Amino acid sequence: MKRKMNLRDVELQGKRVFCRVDFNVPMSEGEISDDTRIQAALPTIMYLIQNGAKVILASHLGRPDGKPVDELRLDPIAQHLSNYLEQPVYKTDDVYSEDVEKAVNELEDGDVFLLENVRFHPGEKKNDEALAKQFATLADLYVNDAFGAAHRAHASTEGVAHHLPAVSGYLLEKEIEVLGKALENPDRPFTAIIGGAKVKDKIDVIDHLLDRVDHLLIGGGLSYTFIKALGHEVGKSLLEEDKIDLAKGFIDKAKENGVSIHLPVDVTVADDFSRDANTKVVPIEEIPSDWEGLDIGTETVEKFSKIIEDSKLIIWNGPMGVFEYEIFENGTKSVAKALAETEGFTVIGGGDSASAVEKFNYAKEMDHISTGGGASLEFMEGKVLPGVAALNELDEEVK
Ligand SMILES: Nc1ncnc2c1ncn2[C@@H]1O[C@H](COP(=O)(O)OP(=O)(O)O)[C@@H](O)[C@H]1O
Ligand SMILES: O=C(OP(=O)(O)O)[C@H](O)COP(=O)(O)O
Repeated sequence: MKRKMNLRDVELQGKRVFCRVDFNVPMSEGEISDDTRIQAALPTIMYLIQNGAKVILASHLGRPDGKPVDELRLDPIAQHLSNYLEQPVYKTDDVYSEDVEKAVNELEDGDVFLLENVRFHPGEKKNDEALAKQFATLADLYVNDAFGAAHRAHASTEGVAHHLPAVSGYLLEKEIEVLGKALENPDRPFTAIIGGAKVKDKIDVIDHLLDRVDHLLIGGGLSYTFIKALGHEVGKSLLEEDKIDLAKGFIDKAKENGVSIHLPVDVTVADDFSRDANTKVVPIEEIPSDWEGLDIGTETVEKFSKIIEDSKLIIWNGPMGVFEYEIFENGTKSVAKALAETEGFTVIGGGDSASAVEKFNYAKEMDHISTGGGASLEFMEGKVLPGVAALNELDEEVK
């Protein structure tokens, strides 16, 4: 089998390197609230600096929809990175422009430059060929270390790789190695826990997981579409009306495949989406029409924890509730605790799940914390990630 080329396969001294990283970090009032993804990119960035490359970093932050949004500028990230690297991180306010070209041409070996949020440019998400070529003119080599965005075929994650020699960074390489090993021949029982709020992104993934896992635990905002599919009312909870039939189909498919789908049996509902809302735990059959479900309930926690304890391989993507607010953190915190205590191999995927594990001080107990939520799920489905597929292969056969 051929392998993807990595940083160690290429000459870096004096080269201009366009390095795509995933600095899509959680922000709160202009401050970085969790810098895991920045720290995870440091080995590659430092290796590039130490080997005399001129480093041009590119990342997205949030979903700005092809135009500049001041709150999503990367200036706080440049500052934060600069503190880690103990050297300046130069930055302009453009994704690509003559000024960017000029600034890049003035870089010395070992300098670091950060482009503006690439999603400010309408061509980024469209994987626009012209933008990909413009990115390529800035550099001699492309390094992809943005595992969290490797499932996106965008100009900076995929398109540019067709116009430059393209290799993986350390983070991308490590993620693929660890996740690949876990899935090649999964230890059983194999359990997947899915939650969070990106219902549209995650609901399709369930289909594929149903072909692989023994247990599927569903919590968080995602679960209400399933609860509705069972015929219960969900009040003001997050709901994807047009996915209800799909959810019904999944419940049937699970039965056919012998997979146990476990939905919440009770949920914490609130009369308001706020830190000081009134809350109560109710069975899923009794969600009041003007309340919304914002965490799994205590009985569900017990049920989920037992399954986690008995599993040999567990993957977790998406919090069980709005864990950012103390009154809705119990489900996520308890699932994190169960994962920390199980003897099974634990893989955490996703920005928010990873930051929850960090917040509740269980990070050290996990076997692998992936920096990609959607990316790790798609990888685990067996899908080819466009950001990985576009990288060059080494011309030698490896065992
Ligand atoms: N019941 C719920 N209703 C609304 N939002 C929820 C609910 N449960 C979890 N969330 C929110 O989901 C967000 C994380 O979702 P998502 O981005 O899909 O996860 P990840 O980043 O781990 O992939 C968190 O900010 C959390 O507050
Ligand atoms: O945060 C990310 O995805 P994740 O929440 O699935 O981990 C990545 O940076 C990709 O972002 P996107 O889902 O806006 O393309």
